[in-house]
Amino acid sequence: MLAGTATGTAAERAIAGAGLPEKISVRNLDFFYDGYRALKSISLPLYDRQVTAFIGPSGCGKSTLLRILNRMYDLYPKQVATGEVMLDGVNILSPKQDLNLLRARVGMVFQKPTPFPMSIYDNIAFGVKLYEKLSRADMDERVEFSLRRAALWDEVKDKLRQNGMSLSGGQQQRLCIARAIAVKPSVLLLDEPTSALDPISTAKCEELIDELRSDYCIAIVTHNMQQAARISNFTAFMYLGELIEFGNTEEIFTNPTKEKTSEYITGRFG
Ligand SMILES: Nc1ncnc2c1ncn2[C@@H]1O[C@H](COP(=O)(O)OP(=O)(O)OP(=O)(O)O)[C@@H](O)[C@H]1O
Repeated sequence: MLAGTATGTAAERAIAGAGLPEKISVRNLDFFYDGYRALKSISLPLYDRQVTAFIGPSGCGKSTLLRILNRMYDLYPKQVATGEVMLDGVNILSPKQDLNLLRARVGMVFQKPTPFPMSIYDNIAFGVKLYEKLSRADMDERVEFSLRRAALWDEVKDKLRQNGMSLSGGQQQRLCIARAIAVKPSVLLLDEPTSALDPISTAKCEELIDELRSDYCIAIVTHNMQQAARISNFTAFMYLGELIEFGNTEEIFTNPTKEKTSEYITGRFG
């Protein structure tokens, strides 16, 4: 079953934000690349067990925002975030934040599938070993759990010792999702996860995201507006580093309140 049909239409899925638990609350967030202000006073919620899509033209700051949510930018000098990003009520921008712990709680999957050059089994076990000391049997169980959750188990259960790089692009991307899931995160960040995939792999990946929404807070950057409409409950439209409009996906796509959003979703620019 494809994402659009798995849980009904976006309208049926849509839930008014009020009352939903906020997993992440972004407040007055600014971001600077060596002095260049790439994000301007962004405030928005990411609700638990919902999919939020970030859309907007190239360079508007979607990936920058996503990468702040697990402090990926910390790897680079001269990149600075100000404001607050509250995860379960704690500001993850605080210098006291343990980054390894944060990245276990907030998993990330990139545009290009990035399996490690090791076996399918070890691709999953590698990350788990950084955080937990599991017995062989428990690790086997975790590997199976993660691969099942990523809808890949049936395709790889007989070749777990085969190199992860030998899988197809779509399978590699699901392996990366399994790898993220294996360390038991509560948030999944997906940066254009299907843009390098063929239509069938894309449909499988969308179906997977649809299934994962029941357990995780998911944020996805996508250039594909049909995809945003198909799989997200909430949509954030960004333009030139600003959040122009945030709301229920159905409303953003059928009845946006801002002229700029309307122009973008109807393809008048971008
Ligand atoms: N490493 C960097 N150094 C300096 N500026 C950067 C860097 N990465 C991104 N930027 C700038 O920050 C702004 C936002 O970029 P970002 O990659 O977040 O946009 P995006 O909306 O994800 O774009 P795309 O859809 O093309 O991936 C752009 O003006 C970009 O040029």
